[in-house]
Amino acid sequence: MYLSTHSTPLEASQEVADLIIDRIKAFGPTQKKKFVMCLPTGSTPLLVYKELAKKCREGKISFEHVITINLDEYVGLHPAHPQSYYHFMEENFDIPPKQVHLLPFQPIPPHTTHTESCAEYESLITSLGGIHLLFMGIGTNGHIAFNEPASSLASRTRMIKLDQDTRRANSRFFENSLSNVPTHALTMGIGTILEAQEIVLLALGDGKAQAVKEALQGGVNHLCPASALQLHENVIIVTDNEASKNLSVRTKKYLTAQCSPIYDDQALDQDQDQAQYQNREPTPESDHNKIHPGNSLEADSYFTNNVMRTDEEHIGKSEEPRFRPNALRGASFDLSASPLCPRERGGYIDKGVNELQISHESAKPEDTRMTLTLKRPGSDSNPHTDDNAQDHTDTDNETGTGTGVSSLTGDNPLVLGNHEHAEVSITDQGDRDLHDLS
Ligand SMILES: O=P(O)(O)OC[C@H]1O[C@](O)(CO)[C@@H](O)[C@@H]1O
Repeated sequence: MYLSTHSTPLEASQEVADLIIDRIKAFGPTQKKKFVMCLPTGSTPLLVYKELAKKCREGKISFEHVITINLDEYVGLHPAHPQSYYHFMEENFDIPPKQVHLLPFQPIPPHTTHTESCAEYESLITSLGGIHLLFMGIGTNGHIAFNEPASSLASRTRMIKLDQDTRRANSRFFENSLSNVPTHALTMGIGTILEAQEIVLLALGDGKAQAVKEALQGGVNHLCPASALQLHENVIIVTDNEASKNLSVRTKKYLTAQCSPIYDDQALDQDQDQAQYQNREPTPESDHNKIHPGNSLEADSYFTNNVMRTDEEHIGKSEEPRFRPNALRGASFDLSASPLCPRERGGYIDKGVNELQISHESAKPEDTRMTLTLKRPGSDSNPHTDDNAQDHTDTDNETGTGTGVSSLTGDNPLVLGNHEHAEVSITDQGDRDLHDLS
């Protein structure tokens, strides 16, 4: 499982859209070899679908040989109903109807029961050769598709009674009237979902923060169906900051640092960025598995004159003239050689360019205090220290025995916003620079 957090819903959605495009292109679908993609409805995927439509208009992607399968459908809601998922797909995903597959709102003859329709949906997935990429959202109660809490983690496509929480949450689509929300739905099962080759889950907004926490930080538990994703080996969770705000620094650290094969290319990109900045040859491609976030991207690379630079100029040129949100995330730095901080083993950059959260492991000398200072553009002579400086300091006591992970930024990460240039320095109480190894 890999976690990717972004400052805004738009950035998060763009990452998902880029990922979908990337996977379709890498697969190279043809008339004979279709790419099978599973899609969600609801409010979460809307920006992704807009972005995909835009890229399609620009000719950057084609869905000609893509087959879509939907995760779920309300029982009894006619396709012409504006809230039926059939209608939703027609409105939001521009692809010929013959390439789109949905669960039927009522059994289609010769079937007479929903159970038969669901069995046929399972057969359809099998006959298509399985799902290559499954994109989905998460319910406020942790549901995935319409697998409500207490669904079997091995469940298959079936009819389900909707949880009151879900019906209440979705009543916003039904003129805020709970009685208008269908009571039942057909949903792909959790077992079915877990058979997809790759899964990307998008969570946006603070309404999803608790569900995201339970799914990623708690154990696998049928009361949080999304936690079943921990059992899948190829999952990316993409969130905005609001949706990931309840995750501990430790959870974020491990989930963003994990060496995931699907991110090897990104790691390679990061190395190339870094190499450009360091004016050295990139690591040979054969070694790229060794370059993964949290392991070998050392922050020294980003420090010049004791200042960590986050502007594009210093990170390296990207194809598009914009920040690369992932450029710094996952980098680790080693302070072990510092005479001022001999027991400090290292730190970790937990966020992307627009938001930095730096955590460190192990104990530090008692007189050491680490401070994050944010300098804004044009303020070099008078650096802006964050008003809540106390929130951005860490004392030795905070780590207790020194085996845990703590964050320089406390619970509130330092938000750099959209500044074009930001600098972060780490100093001790006497303003000596902890990163000065000389
Ligand atoms: O994106 P929303 O509208 O918050 O809904 C959450 C989830 O619940 C569903 O509507 C139920 O399937 C999903 O489509 C969606 O991912």
